[in-house]
Parts: sequence; C-alpha cells; structure tokens
Amino acid sequence: MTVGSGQVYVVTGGCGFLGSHLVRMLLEHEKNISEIRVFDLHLDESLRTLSNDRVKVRLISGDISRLEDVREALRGSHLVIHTASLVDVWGRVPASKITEVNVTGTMNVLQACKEEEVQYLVYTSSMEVVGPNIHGDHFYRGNEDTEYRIYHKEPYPLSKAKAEKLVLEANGAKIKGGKLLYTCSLRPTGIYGEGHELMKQFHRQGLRTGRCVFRAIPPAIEHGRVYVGNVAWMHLLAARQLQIHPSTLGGQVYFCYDSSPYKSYEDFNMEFLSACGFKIIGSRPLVPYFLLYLLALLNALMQWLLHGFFTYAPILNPYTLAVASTTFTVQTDKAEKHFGYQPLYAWEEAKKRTITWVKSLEVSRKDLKDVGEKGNYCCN
Ligand SMILES: NC(=O)C1=CN([C@@H]2O[C@H](COP(=O)(O)OP(=O)(O)OC[C@H]3O[C@@H](n4cnc5c(N)ncnc54)[C@H](O)[C@@H]3O)[C@@H](O)[C@H]2O)C=CC1
Ligand SMILES: C[C@H](CCCC(C)(C)O)[C@H]1CC[C@H]2[C@@H]3[C@H](O)CC4=CC(=O)CC[C@]4(C)[C@H]3CC[C@]12C
Repeated sequence: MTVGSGQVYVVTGGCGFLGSHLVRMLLEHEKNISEIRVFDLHLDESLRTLSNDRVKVRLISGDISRLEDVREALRGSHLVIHTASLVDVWGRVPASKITEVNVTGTMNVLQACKEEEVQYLVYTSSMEVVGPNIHGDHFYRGNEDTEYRIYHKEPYPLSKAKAEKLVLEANGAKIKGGKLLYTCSLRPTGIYGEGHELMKQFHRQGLRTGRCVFRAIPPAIEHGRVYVGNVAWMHLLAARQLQIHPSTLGGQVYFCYDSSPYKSYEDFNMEFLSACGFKIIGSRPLVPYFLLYLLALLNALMQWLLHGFFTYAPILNPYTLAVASTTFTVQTDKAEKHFGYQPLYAWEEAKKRTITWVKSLEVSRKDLKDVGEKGNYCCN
C-alpha cells in the first residue's frame, strides 16, 4: 500500500456514532489527507479495513483522560477533530467520570496540541451548551447570537459547556515552536441516522408494545434534529477552512443544521419508524404532563435508592422530559457564510438512508426470531 504525503488528521472518538461517519466522510471527500488516526477507548476493527492506497486508517486505542495517550496519538499530526465524549443524560455513569472524559479529556487535547505542535482543532460541542434550560424557555429558530437564559445543572451539558469554553479560549494561544493554535466549535442538535443507538432503543421498545408509540409530548414542541452525514460533512468543511481562513473560523461556534423538518422528538422518530409499520397513538399526549413528571421523578428516586446495587437508568427522567418538552430549533446560515457549508444530504436522502438502516434492524431481529426469539415482525 502506498500512502501519499498529505496531512494527518486525528479523530478522537472515531469509533463512535458520529466519529465513524466522519472517518468515512473524510476518506471519501477529503483529498488532502494521507492518514486518519482513529483514537478511541473501544476500537471498531472494521474501520481498519477502510484504508486504501491513498489514505491509511490507523486505529489507536487510548483514553482521552490520559494526557500521555493523547500526546502520543497527536504526535506529528496536522489537525484534530475532537468528538470523543461520554454522552449520558440518564445517570448511567457518575458525574465525576463525565467531567473526567469531557472536560479533562478536552484539556488534554488542548495541552497535547500545544506540546505536539498541532495548530488546528475542531471541537464537537452540542446544542446542550445553550439549552434547553430547566426553566422551559423555548429556543425557537435561534441562531448563534440569540440571547437565551443559559443554565447548566446536569453533568453532561455542564461538561460540554466547560469544554467548549476551554476550546474557544485556547484559540490564538501559542504552541511549541511559536505558531498559533486555531480552534472552533460545532454544536449539533439531536443527531440521527444510521447507527443511532437511541433510535435502536425506541425501535426495540416499540416492538414490545406491538409497534405502537404512545404520544407523550405535545406535537407543537419542536426539537432540532440533524442528519449524521451532514454533521460529519460540516466537520470536514470546518477542518478544511479553519486552515485556510483561521482568522474567520478561529474562536467561533456554529450550530449544525440541515433541511430536516422541525417536529417533536416523537413525531420526528416516526418519520422512520412508520416505514416499519409503527403507529403513533394519540394526536395529543395520552398522559397528562404532571403524571409524566411524577413518573420521571419516581424514576429518579428509584435510581437514587438502587444506587450501589445496580444502575437503574431509564430513558425518562426529569431532565430528558424537560429537554423533550421544550422547543429547541435552530435557523442560521453562519456556517454557510463562514465556510461555505451546505448540507450534503437533502432531507429525502437522509430519511431514505435512515429508513434503510432502521429496516435492517428488523432483519437482524427477524434472524433472531428464526432461531427462537418471540416477536411479531413485518415491514413495508
Ligand atoms: N448524539 C447526539 O445526538 C449528539 C452528540 N453530540 C456530541 O457529538 C459527539 C459524538 O457523539 P456520539 O457519536 O453520539 O457519541 P458516541 O458515544 O457514539 O461516541 C463517542 C465516542 O467517544 C469514545 N470515548 C468515550 N470515552 C472515551 C475516552 N475516555 N477516551 C477515548 N474515547 C472515548 C467512545 O468510545 C465513543 O466511541 C460527542 O462529543 C457528543 O457530545 C452533540 C450533539 C448531539
Ligand atoms: C430521551 C429523550 C426523549 C424522551 C422522550 C420521552 C419523554 C417520551 O420518554 C430525548 C429528547 C431530546 C434528546 C436530547 C437532545 O437531542 C439533545 C442531545 C444532545 C446531546 O449532545 C446528547 C444527546 C441529547 C442530550 C439528547 C438525549 C436524548 C433526549 C433527551
């Protein structure tokens, strides 16, 4: 295999949902690179096979919260896309662990950039650094400059906000050798697409309830969603343009957006699940909000009581209920203006790809059924 003398990119969290799409996107669309280093705690060996005669995909097993691991991975590289994170709003992992990975991990990436002379860093942030807040203030078609009461209490959004602040403050810092570090931050709304773990969970849950989804959130509450391929594409463009126009992109934040429709979280999921015969029951929530809130509180209480015995972490808790019940949608063209971003995938294509993947979940479950699992499967 002959590998050229292009740039070396490091993708932290490169084996995750977004990270693995990003690695494939870089391989297909970024002609200027000769090596992609995929840094992750848990390696996905299948990515290794993506190496071709132009680009080598190197898998590096490491822990972002260990500076030495990060330094080694960054040595001799040109640019880092830092997506590694613990994404947990359910209390599956202790808050201290979330901080260690998301905040200390990001400090390590910054430190390693400085020590290993890496000039460019693109950080994957989240809409959660802005909101929704616990006061239930709606963020309707907002942009990067929209004023909003930002209030963080939960470990995940708190950690993403701290990490983003560190990343932005580091823009323009001197690195070893005297050059400057340039950083920018991308804030996806709820990402969906092939490999989305939460969609798998909703699919499994729907099978258990006879392909019925019981409406819990009013349909008028809109939740911003963005296709994973477009989020990856935006990272690629930001990485490219950060090097060409560092003074424009450096220190900036960009919401990730595309042409996915504004809908409630449940109605949006139905765009895919309905292709597998799922039905949403009720045009309004079947359970009054206060009951749902009580249930969410009960779940939180159970989590607290069972703590130490096992991890009780259901999807519904007061925080996820608040997020799902508060409108958060973005409408902006900052990324287009600053680095020419336009979605690579139109909504129809993103939907088609996601439906194909959701249907493939049915096939794999059907295989299970054929070897003895109970169930009722059909898909149109
Ligand atoms: N999933 C979503 O809807 C959204 C995600 N984001 C952000 O996008 C990024 C990617 O998220 P997803 O792909 O959904 O998550 P994911 O959990 O699929 O991927 C994260 C990756 O980070 C790796 N990782 C975790 N701890 C690590 C450690 N100590 N050292 C090295 N690697 C470690 C994981 O193994 C995983 O492969 C994250 O930064 C997340 O905060 C932002 C907005 C929405
Ligand atoms: C789990 C929530 C849906 C619960 C529906 C109910 C109440 C009927 O059971 C999800 C609703 C909104 C999601 C979050 C949102 O998309 C923003 C996010 C950004 C991130 O950076 C990480 C993931 C998440 C927090 C995402 C998590 C699931 C929801 C809370």
